[in-house]
Amino acid sequence: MGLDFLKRTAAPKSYSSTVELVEFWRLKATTAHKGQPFNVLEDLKNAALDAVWVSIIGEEPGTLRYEKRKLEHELKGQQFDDPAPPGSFMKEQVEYIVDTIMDASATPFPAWAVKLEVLKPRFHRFRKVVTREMSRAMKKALTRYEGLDVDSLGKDSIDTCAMDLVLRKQALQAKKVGVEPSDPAKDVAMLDELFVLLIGGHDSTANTLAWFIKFMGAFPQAQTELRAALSSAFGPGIPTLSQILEADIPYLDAACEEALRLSGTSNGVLRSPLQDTTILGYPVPKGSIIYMNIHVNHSSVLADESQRTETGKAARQKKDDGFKTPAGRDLGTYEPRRWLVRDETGKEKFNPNALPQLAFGAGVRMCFGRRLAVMQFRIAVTLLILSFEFQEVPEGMQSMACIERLFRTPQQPYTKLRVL
Ligand code: HEM
Repeated sequence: MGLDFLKRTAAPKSYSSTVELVEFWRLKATTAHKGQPFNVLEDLKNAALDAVWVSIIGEEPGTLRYEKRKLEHELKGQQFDDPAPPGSFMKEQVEYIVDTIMDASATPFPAWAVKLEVLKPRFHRFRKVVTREMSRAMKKALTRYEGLDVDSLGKDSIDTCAMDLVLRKQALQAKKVGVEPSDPAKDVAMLDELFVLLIGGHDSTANTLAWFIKFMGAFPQAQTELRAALSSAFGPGIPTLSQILEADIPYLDAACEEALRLSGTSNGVLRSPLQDTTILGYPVPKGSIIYMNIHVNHSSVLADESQRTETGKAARQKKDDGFKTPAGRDLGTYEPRRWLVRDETGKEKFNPNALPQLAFGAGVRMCFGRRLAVMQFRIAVTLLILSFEFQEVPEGMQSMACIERLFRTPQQPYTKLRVL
């Protein structure tokens, strides 16, 4: 997904879903949870689902709006019987598949555990629901292209979401050769790809934001500095989307980078060599599964440099060893300043190479949604910090322990808000 495409399609949707989150939390912080800490994870998951679903599929699931209306009714003592929002089925299916992956990987034979699971009625129900909903959305998108000629279909400016990117090209190809476009609902690979995007882009963003909010409560000095940097760049009031995307605010870049580093939302990646190989002098047979820890929250283990390959040595020389610099100090604490340096004029600037950053993995399998995630994160951090002060929570809620699932989830995702 190119940056221009994301700015045009996904960014406005991320902005409006964060504005809805801010409005919902304003209501919570001034009524039901006034002066009281509350669990942020479910709301962040709803906001992330709203944003990613509309960015990928092009439809608004409305889960956060539904929760806000529910609370408004409760506060007025009114009965709430709105129908469940269109995206609610998705949450249930995502949770099922994430639990299945986790349960299978905790067994001694994960591949067999998965083979067994797909025979179960629950898996069939999952497939049926996902196929039905994705096909419906695809068919709806295709009807938009029906009356368009080849010229119009060739313009990517008509794409409104990631799914359009693919479907429009299929419709264009079919129009060029004068046949009906193939039924996308029968394309199992594409349905699966879309579903993977929804899983990958939902819990990951929500958990990273939950960690960020915890860091804000635990490291108030960084929170104050971040708000000061944002206020001085944007002035009073809430900035527009284009202001957020265009502004050059080194401390904001650093604050986002630091949250991605310390949260370690995805704390490992897997690789399997296609042939026998050697890594740092250790033989690794073809087909072995290698788990790499990508959570940079402590100094790296020293390796025997003489064992590096020539390409490994060359790659290493391109970057400073940040662990030996001030950037590498106290890696268990949230300190955005480790990502800042001064240029020759004394101006502060963001240094993305201060430390290795592997939050999105690396290489050809690097996170497909990285650009979207970074953009969403920047929007959310800006709007949240300018709207609320995240106060320290009581002692029993401060733990930085996590639950290891597909993503690292904070065990105590609590905050106490003061509306600004
Ligand atoms: C803060 C948010 C996110 C984090 C920390 C994150 C992290 C990761 C990591 C570590 C990987 C594995 C990379 C590797 O093996 O080298 C990955 C893969 C992936 N991510 Fe993300 N991700 C995030 C958001 C997203 C979003 C928003 C989307 C989609 C909209 C997404 C879609 C994917 C997909 C499809 C893959 C599999 C790529 C492949 O195997 O080729 N992610 N992500």
